[in-house]
Amino acid sequence: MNSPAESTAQPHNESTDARISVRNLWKIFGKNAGSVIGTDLADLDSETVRKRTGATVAVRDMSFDVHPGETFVVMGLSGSGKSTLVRCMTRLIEPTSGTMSLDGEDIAACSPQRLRELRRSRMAMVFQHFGLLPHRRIVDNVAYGLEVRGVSRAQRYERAREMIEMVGLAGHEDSLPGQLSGGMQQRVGLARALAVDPEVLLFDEPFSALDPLIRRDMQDEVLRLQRELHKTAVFITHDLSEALKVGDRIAIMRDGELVQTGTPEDLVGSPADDYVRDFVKDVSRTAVLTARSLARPALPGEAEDGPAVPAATVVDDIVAPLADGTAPVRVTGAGDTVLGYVGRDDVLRLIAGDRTADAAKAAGGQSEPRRPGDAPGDPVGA
Ligand SMILES: Nc1ncnc2c1ncn2[C@@H]1O[C@H](COP(=O)(O)OP(=O)(O)OP(=O)(O)O)[C@@H](O)[C@H]1O
Repeated sequence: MNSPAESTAQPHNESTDARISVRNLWKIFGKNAGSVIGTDLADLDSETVRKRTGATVAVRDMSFDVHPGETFVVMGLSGSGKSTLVRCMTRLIEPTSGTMSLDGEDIAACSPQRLRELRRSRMAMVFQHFGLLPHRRIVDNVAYGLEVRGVSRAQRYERAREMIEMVGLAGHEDSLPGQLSGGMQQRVGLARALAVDPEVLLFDEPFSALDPLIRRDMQDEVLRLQRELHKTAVFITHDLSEALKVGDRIAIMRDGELVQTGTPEDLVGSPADDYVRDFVKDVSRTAVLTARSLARPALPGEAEDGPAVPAATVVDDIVAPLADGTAPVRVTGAGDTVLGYVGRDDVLRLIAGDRTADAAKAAGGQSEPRRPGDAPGDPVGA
């Protein structure tokens, strides 16, 4: 069994600043599920376990934290266990073993009644298939979660109308779901989830069924809402560009296991293994890597008065200031402290690295072995 590479170091004890903590979570489907954990079978790959026992290991010993206000993406190919994971987190599927807690409260140990309360008020899900009530108006659909919670009619309709406006559907309150497009129905799904003001939003491939342009709009909508509302979100997708766009951190799953957890920049700049490297190979690194990752000390005799750029600026966006002069840009952090410098050569070296990899790919070979300066954090020009 591989141990997950964690670009962001995470201890496996309960983290105090985590909104969600998952520890050693397993889900094994099938009659012989109980015969795997704690035995030698647990160390075998899922296919061998299935052949020997008939049981399917869908989630294997996963541990991670999600921090307040963070959008945590879980990404992997079909069948890697993403949906099972997110359903275990709300106990729509009972995990085989492990713990998951919400603000320190152990969800695995909750009574059925407490679980219902949590699902109604603290966690809301947005699914691929919108799950709207077809004969109820949009405003009724959005108010539904509040109705179940016993909120008064006037209050729940006021809140529902606010949420409908927030997701850009004002004027459609009295429509039926079937009268709206897929993208609009998914906006209703978002409004319905937000109406109960949950601490945690769980998105299970919410935009997979939408056309690419509508999908992009919806991703923008999630980003906008996250900027305004700062919800903690777990977002499942099998689409890397979606993961890179909406995720503060991304966990990559393979065969039920966590392979790497990190920021988009961690994954693109330092993939943990060939599986992750293969996922990110077509991503333009200059669109994801930031000035921070290229920053290095000033070189002897180098001008130190170039334009300042914030550390989070992507490399694509420092090309113009570099082109305007010869001095390297100054990479600044909190309080305008200078974290380091990035010059034209550093950017060219990054672009050249991408080109070399592309050429090797086109020739059907492997890319060049990694050299210092190819990866974020490596000293450049040293
Ligand atoms: N109810 C079930 N009974 C038996 N096996 C299941 C069940 N649900 C899922 N599995 C198996 O568990 C594994 C993980 O499935 P899961 O649906 O979680 O993957 P996924 O990454 O969400 O895939 P997709 O993107 O296709 O939805 C697969 O091998 C699947 O066949």
